[in-house]
Amino acid sequence: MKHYDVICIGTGPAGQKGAIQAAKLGRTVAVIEKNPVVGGAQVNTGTIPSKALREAVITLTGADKRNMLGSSYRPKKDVTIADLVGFSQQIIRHEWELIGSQFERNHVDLIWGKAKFVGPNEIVVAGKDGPEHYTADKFLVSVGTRPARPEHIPFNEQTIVTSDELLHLDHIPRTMIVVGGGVIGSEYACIMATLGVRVTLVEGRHQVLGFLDQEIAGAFQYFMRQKGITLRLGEKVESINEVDAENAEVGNSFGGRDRRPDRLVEAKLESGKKLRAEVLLYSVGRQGVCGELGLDAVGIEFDDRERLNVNESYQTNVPHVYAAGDVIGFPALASTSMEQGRRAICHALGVCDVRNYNTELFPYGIYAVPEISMVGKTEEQLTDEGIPYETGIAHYREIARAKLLGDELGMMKMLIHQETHHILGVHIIGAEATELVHIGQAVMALGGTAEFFIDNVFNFPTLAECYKVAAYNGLNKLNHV
Ligand SMILES: Cc1cc2nc3c(=O)[nH]c(=O)nc-3n(C[C@H](O)[C@H](O)[C@H](O)COP(=O)(O)OP(=O)(O)OC[C@H]3O[C@@H](n4cnc5c(N)ncnc54)[C@H](O)[C@@H]3O)c2cc1C
Ligand SMILES: NC(=O)c1ccc[n+]([C@@H]2O[C@H](COP(=O)([O-])OP(=O)(O)OC[C@H]3O[C@@H](n4cnc5c(N)ncnc54)[C@H](O)[C@@H]3O)[C@@H](O)[C@H]2O)c1
Repeated sequence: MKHYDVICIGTGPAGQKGAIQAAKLGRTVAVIEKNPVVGGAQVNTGTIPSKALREAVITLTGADKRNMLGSSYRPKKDVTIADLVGFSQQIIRHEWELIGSQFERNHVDLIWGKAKFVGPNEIVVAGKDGPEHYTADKFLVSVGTRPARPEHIPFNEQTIVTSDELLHLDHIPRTMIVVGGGVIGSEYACIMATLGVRVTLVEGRHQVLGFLDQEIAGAFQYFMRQKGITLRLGEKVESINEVDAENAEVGNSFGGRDRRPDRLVEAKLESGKKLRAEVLLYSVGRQGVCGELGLDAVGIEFDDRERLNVNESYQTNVPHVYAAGDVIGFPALASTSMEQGRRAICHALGVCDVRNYNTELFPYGIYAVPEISMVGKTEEQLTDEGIPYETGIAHYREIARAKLLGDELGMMKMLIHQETHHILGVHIIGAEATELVHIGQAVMALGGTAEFFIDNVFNFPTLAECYKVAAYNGLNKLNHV
């Protein structure tokens, strides 16, 4: 039976970075993967495929250039599912190769098969050549999550799907219902609407992306409606079924002729409304997979959503077994998962000088159309906490670079402490928001004030100019000028 210093279970971002970190510290390390490919949700079903689809849709439809080139601008007339899949597959293959070569270069053993604990320091891996046993001193459980699939929803992989199967549709539907206005539902609703699909989004709360600053969320909902998305807010889906539809030839949004499918999906809402569409995306959260890991053999408990509790060093209640990534819950992002995996392994291997990081400065990046990003507090949080602030606003229409990029609707809002002028939050909706936010994050992490943006020269023309404009705007308000 082979023994390792460290075994990481799962090759998503948490497992990848944990394994490489262990190897960099000179330890023997294996990483186990049950799927036939590496990368987890990050590469195969989540982050990368959805972002690749977004880029392909925006590029092929010319959606980002219409402000400059006219509303009829369309670089490719008939965008097909093959165009979109081809683009995504190219990026995904590149990621597989990259991760594989990183493991190889760092002498990380990649073992294929489903891992299960059979003892505190022993796992069995069910691979294609039968079960193999391995032991290790330390374990990192980085098995991720899967989409929630309640029993009463008749998922069929074709018309009633989760985000995993959406990527395998064999055609672009004309109509789509999205259940859940969280990050997944909002991103895909925007991507599909940009493609010309008529989307209805149903969200149980009265706002999509409830964690956003209200002003940004309001602007986002306005943009979604402008895109033709019907928002059914404060509405819950009661049941979902396939129903017969009348056959008919109908025009599609690209000027071609399509045959309407024989069956449609019908979602009944608690309010009595009935919605019908060709495809329904069910995106109301994700669910852990710990039930399959044999954790009772180690004495580790998991919660009712099959997620693990860990301490601030990512240790479970059994100290030599660590957990990181989506399996430990919030914030469940690729960005945070990779850093958690690395930190868990540093602690496991006694590298205790990894400095604490500021969880309050995690940025959020929503790759909707338009992009949204935030770091720090929202106006609502600051008000609740009694922290006095002023807002500094920059509208993209005042920024030369935004004009060059064809985005005149975006905005940045900077929240500035009324007395100290420290930056308390940055909220952006518009082109490159997910990149731009990191300037604000850096200034906040280093304790900077709004004056930083006034006192330093930025490249011109850049979107970074938003920071200057927002700082002037906020400080002028504070100085009554
Ligand atoms: C549609 C979508 C879009 C997203 N977009 C973003 C984004 O833009 N930005 C962002 O930061 N995050 C995004 N996320 C979230 C991100 O994908 C996850 O947070 C991240 O992948 C979690 O990493 P992980 O390592 O914890 O798990 P995962 O990536 O889920 O990987 C877990 C791996 O463990 C393997 N595994 C499970 N059980 C076993 C077992 N018993 N034996 C062996 N292997 C096992 C799985 O096969 C899988 O490969 C998105 C998610 C989705 C679904
Ligand atoms: N850009 C990114 O960072 C990114 C992108 C996609 C996904 N993710 C991650 O993936 C995870 C899962 O995302 P998600 O969007 O599936 O989950 P979520 O929990 O973020 O959102 C689910 C939404 O569905 C709503 N809902 C629940 N039941 C409902 C019902 N019956 N009818 C109508 N609405 C209902 C909830 O109110 C909630 O707003 C998140 O943790 C997120 O961090 C991140």
